[in-house]
Amino acid sequence: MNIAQYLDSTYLKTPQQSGISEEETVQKDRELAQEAIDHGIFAVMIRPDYVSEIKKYIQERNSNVAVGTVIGFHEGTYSIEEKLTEASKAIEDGADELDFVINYKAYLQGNHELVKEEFLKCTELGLRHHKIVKWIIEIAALTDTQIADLTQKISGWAEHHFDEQDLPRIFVKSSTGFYETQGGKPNGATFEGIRIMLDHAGKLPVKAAGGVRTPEDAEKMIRMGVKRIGTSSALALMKDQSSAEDY
Ligand SMILES: O=C[C@H](O)COP(=O)(O)O
Repeated sequence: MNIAQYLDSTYLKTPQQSGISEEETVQKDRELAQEAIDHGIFAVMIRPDYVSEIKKYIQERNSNVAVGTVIGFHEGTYSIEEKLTEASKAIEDGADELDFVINYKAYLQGNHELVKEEFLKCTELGLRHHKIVKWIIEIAALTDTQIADLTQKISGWAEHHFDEQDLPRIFVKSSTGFYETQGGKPNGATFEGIRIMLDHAGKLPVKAAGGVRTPEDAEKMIRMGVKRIGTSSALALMKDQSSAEDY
């Protein structure tokens, strides 16, 4: 199985979170991009501040590795206007894919109208610019029932408001990888959570992100039906994948 083609190779820590400088962060992103070019990885997923630099790096090497970035990261509580502004800047800078953190706190408070409005406005912006749009629902913050409900709501809004041909460009994504859980509970993509998302996403593709650590787990996720995997350990997921062409 060619796992590389499913991967968003991710580096999303701020310089403050990693304890390194801006320039060192850009350098890490360049290395991530080079690794993606060298190994046929589908996309790199980086913070918005570095999109223009990394897009340029990839273009100069005549590669078609996609550049994705995160919007409203990582708590999702930015206002709709802030998300639209951040996304517009990322589009101007050359981002191919926009991974929005949905306002899951508003969802949990029952403010579903706000969540619907941000979904519709931000998705419309992305589709209008021919981008891939993904919605992170942060499954570690939700019960199984809420994962099912929010996934189904997103799928319903998408099917009702956007063209059928655009639906494959609107993903539902599990996790930021940054949510703080208690008692060792996983904060990323679990098989159970992904199963629920797949069962409720309708025509929308699902991206598993966070905590996918082995080639076996990645392969299992793909066989379950996920269309993309977000990982900060891309090379580890491709271990023993040297015969990738045989997929
Ligand atoms: O895709 C998003 C995540 O930040 C990746 O999480 P990870 O570090 O657990 O692989």
